[in-house]
Amino acid sequence: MEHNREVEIDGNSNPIQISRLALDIGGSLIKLVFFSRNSGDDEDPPKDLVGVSSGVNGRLHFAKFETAKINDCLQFISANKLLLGGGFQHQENCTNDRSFIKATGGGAYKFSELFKEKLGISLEKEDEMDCLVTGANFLLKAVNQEAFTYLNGSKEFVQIDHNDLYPYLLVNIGSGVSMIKVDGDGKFERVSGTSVGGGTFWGLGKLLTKSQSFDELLELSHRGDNRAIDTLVGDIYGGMDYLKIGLSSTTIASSFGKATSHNKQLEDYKPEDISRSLLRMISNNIGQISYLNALRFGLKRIIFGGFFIRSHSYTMDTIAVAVHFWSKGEAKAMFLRHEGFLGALGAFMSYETHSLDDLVVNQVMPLPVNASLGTDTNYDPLKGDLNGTESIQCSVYRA
Ligand SMILES: Nc1ncnc2c1ncn2[C@@H]1O[C@H](COP(=O)(O)OP(=O)(O)OP(=O)(O)O)[C@@H](O)[C@H]1O
Ligand SMILES: CC(C)(CO)[C@@H](O)C(=O)NCCC(=O)O
Repeated sequence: MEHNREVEIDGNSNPIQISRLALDIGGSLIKLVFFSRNSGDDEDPPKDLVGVSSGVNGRLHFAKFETAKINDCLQFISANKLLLGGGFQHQENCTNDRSFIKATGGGAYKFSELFKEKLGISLEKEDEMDCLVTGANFLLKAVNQEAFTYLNGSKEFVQIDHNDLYPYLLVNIGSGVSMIKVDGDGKFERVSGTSVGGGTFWGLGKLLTKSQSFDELLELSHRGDNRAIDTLVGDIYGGMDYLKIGLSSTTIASSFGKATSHNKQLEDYKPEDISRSLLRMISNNIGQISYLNALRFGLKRIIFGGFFIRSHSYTMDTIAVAVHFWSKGEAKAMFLRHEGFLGALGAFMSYETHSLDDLVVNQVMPLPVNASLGTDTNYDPLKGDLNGTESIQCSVYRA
């Protein structure tokens, strides 16, 4: 199992101090965020940070598991002693077990008893939408090189002006899709949603292509050609554009339209073409609904999160093109490096409002990983698919 390893920091096997673990237990995936403290290098806070005294340096770690394999997740938590540690204490040997951990997502309700039974821990439930917004705001404000645009195959990081962040539309593409108008910290409204989301792509794709994993299905789409199965405007117009209404001959007129052909069966289509067509159909649809909701509220920025995206270039390109096309260039699609961890980060941050309100997370910088969770040490944020095996350096300050 990919993530089922013991945590090592900086490539050595010294035990690490884990403080704070938070979970987002979704319909498809469980996301974990936890903080490990670097040994012995507390530091003074920066001068411009008022009202805080000492700081704790450490790393935020990210991991994910399929919800269907929740036992792997429970095993990971116990093997890595993630329930030890009681906040950001300064004592060297902090061994007081937590009696609860913060959790969000539907699974925080569904699996509450399982966590109690297997790990002896209660899940303190945090609202999913609240957590998504808190997580997104945190990433946008605190993490360098977090948000980027994607057009014509090239990524461009966006410098976020803290005074000009709101309002924006947050579109979280998980199993289903939530669209949230964000007006500030804790100020938001879920304005729409659609059940045609990541679960639809994976579910239909599995049935139609016999793929055994989401990654396999995504990989298939790289090699596919959707024109084999989609009906294009040109197929209907004898190779011509229909420019009067702004449609070129290569625009998809009807997703999966060619599959209506009487003399073809499922076996006559290549799995890679089906996967590509499906990915395009779902990404396009989400892009279009997002744009319509942005239009409803006059929002110019649409920020996409959720594990459906997986930093996959074709997915991002399709969504960005859809937003650009429908808004005639007025609205911009943005993506996040930690796309899949918004809810888990929000749950993680929610500790502050209860037991740890004297703590401020600050100075978060993306750094290449040092062997944490067996990750790639050559991580390149420009290319990266942050796949739940990364960590970022951060400091936490005590008031
Ligand atoms: N390894 C994977 N296994 C299954 N699905 C994956 C995987 N990687 C990416 N996905 C995609 O990510 C989606 C789940 O995304 P995410 O984890 O953000 O949502 P969730 O929290 O599980 O769902 P919801 O919020 O609707 O309960 C899946 O539906 C699938 O499209
Ligand atoms: C039900 C949730 C919020 C669970 O995460 C998500 O899957 C979702 O937003 N689904 C879309 C439901 C709808 O608005 O039609």
